[in-house]
Amino acid sequence: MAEQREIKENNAWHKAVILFITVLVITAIVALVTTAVLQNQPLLQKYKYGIVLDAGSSHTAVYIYEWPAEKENDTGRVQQTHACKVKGAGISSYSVFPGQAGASLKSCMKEAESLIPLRRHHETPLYLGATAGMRLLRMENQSLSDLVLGSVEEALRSSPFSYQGARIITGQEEGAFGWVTVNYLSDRLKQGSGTTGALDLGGASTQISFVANQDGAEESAENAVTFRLYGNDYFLYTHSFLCYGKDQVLKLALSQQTQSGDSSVLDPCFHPGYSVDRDYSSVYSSPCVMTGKPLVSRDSFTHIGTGNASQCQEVVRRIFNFSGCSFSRCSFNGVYQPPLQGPFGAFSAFYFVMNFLNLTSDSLERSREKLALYCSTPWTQIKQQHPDVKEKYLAEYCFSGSYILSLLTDGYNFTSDTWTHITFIKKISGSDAGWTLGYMLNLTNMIPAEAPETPPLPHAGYITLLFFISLLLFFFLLFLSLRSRWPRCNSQTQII
Ligand SMILES: O=c1[nH]cnc2c1ncn2[C@@H]1O[C@H](COP(=O)(O)OP(=O)(O)O)[C@@H](O)[C@H]1O
Ligand SMILES: [Ca+2]
Repeated sequence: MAEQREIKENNAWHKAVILFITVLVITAIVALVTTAVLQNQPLLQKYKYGIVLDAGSSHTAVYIYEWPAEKENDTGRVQQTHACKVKGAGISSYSVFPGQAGASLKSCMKEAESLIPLRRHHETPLYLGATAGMRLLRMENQSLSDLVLGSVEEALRSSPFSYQGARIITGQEEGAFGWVTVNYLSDRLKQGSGTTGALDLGGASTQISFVANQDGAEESAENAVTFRLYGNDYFLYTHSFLCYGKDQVLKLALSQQTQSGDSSVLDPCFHPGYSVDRDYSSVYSSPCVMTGKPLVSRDSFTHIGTGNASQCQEVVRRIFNFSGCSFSRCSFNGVYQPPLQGPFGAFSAFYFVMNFLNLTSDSLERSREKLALYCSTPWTQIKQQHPDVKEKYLAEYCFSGSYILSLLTDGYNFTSDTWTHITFIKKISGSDAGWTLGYMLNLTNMIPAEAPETPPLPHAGYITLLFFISLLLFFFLLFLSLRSRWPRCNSQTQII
């Protein structure tokens, strides 16, 4: 009897110990998991926001970016969550009624207010950068350009966000920040691996930027930009060609073709059957067009398409000046350009046009053939095939495609071999390729000069480790509870 009581007491004691250890271990697991999860990733993800307005020559777009709070310095974490296209033309077109430029931004700014949580409004930086359209307006009339900027500034100041300024960015900034965006989004900066060059085609200017040999900086300092990002030095070649955006280039081409003063112009860069009356002022009012309107009493000419790709190539080539290079090598118009290096991402109108023409993955030769066929297609047929495409865009794709091929080959010196190094892109990991993201990252100091300290394990690593530790503890407990039964069975057998 005494023996049985002793066994019972032993069992009770055993159970109490097991229960105590179980509670202890479960509490430890819960505490461990909670701490790890909370430290590595807040359970309730808190985001911060930034807004950049891209006031381009053809239109303005409002980009909203977000990133997890307290993780600003981690590459590849800032991403675009929304883009709002402002209705109407670019802000430079408001030079007649400058006061209305600011009002045009209102609906997109209201959209931003509804998308960004209220408590973040006051701390959300808001920038506006204007590009080539405003550069041209400033060249024509500085006071009008100031009035337009003043109007957008007033509208943005009245928003609940943290307004950081509206300015005309330089062509160099536009090129360099486009390069930062592309390389940031493709995670190339933090990896310190090879970088991608950036090709941006707008309506009024075009930019080329790529990492080049440092010697180039001595040849042409105005084309050199240096960055120290995540502990790596980058020597960037960048150039922005004002007036070489596709809309201004069309004006240049038309000015050359209308010089004779004939009432109609036969244009090989437009489809056969295309015929439109155009005012001379639509061509000659731009500061990019240096020649004056032909001396005729008429105000307009008839623009007639003939759809001939090889003749179109000649028309387009005449826009470039290939003589007078005072450097070791030039692209065109006497602008220094070092040898092309590495892969390139071509975005904005490069993408819109090449994507429409279905030329994003063809060889240079095949692209020329396909474009020639497209240009020779009658205008009525083109309109029938694309009833939903804006007629202005549709009419100009043959011209724009021819210009792009000429700019990349005759202008920048891409060859049949290096053509394959170009990727036509719109977005990278959900964010638009363009200068805006790089601009914001730079102004908010979100890319540190030195590489940030990396934790010994990534978040996923901690979770995996915890999972295995928990699994181990679970089996340990299971083993203990099973073991607690074995001796009881044994002792009972012994008694019997
Ligand atoms: O869907 C499209 N198809 C063809 N061209 C487009 C499309 N969307 C925008 N574009 C063109 O892309 C260009 C964008 O230029 P942007 O307004 O950024 O000028 P900028 O960079 O020279 O200041 C304009 O020529 C515009 O017409
Ligand atoms: Ca642009």
